[in-house]
Amino acid sequence: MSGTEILVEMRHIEKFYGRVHALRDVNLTIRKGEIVGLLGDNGAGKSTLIKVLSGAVPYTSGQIFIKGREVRLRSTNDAIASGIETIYQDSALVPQLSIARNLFLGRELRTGPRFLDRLDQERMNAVAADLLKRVGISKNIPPTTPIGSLSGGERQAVAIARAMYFDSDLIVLDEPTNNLGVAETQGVLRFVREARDTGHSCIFIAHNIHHVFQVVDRMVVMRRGTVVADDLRPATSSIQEVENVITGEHIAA
Ligand SMILES: Nc1ncnc2c1ncn2[C@@H]1O[C@H](COP(=O)(O)OP(=O)(O)OP(=O)(O)O)[C@@H](O)[C@H]1O
Repeated sequence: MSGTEILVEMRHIEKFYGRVHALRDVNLTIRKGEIVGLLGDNGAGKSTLIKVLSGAVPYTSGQIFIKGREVRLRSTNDAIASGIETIYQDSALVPQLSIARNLFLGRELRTGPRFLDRLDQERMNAVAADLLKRVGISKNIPPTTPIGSLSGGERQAVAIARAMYFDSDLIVLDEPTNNLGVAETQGVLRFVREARDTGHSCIFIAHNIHHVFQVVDRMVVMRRGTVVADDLRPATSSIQEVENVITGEHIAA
């Protein structure tokens, strides 16, 4: 369940790409253990917003607070150090490397004395096997399997498992169900719930509003660079109502 403790707070965020005003006075709060769906038409500013939050794109002005402390996110490493892990559509995994190596990419476990150390392949494989079991894709898939032979949904699962293992507070997903089949989509939505149930917060962009409704606690809608609604909930709003907010038809009505 979503608590009341505030994890991330973005205040008055502005972003210009040259003369394009992509984010206009964006305010967004994400609580601990909350799944937030980010919705909006093409060009509304969703990708820019999550890129700002993941340190991939610099913001022009505004403030970001994490657990009450102001942070300046200048790179994805800054964001990771602040507990924000982003999973992009391509999952940023290396197809030739095994599941285990991908899980520990850039943060490999090592063994042996300093200077003579080597990768602790055995321990990485054991941790990976355990994580695969936890996210439910362990069936006949050993941790030594190259990522390249997994399906799109399974790759998303590995990326989410990585964020869970490194205990990121916030998992940012860029269209996690894009290009996935029905069963795979259900799998990814299950991982998102599992991440939430183990205390992580998630924010994700999804174009398919039906997927969003199945999993989110709250929906935030952007239009032309601004947040136009930030407290729509599947329990109290219909899909039609949310669609009207996305297109702006609720204003005309
Ligand atoms: N690198 C860039 N340089 C210049 N303008 C950009 C850049 N990236 C995005 N924009 C512009 O910023 C605005 C917001 O784009 P953004 O990609 O954040 O929207 P979006 O809601 O994610 O859209 P989509 O659903 O189509 O991905 C758009 O007008 C877009 O053309």
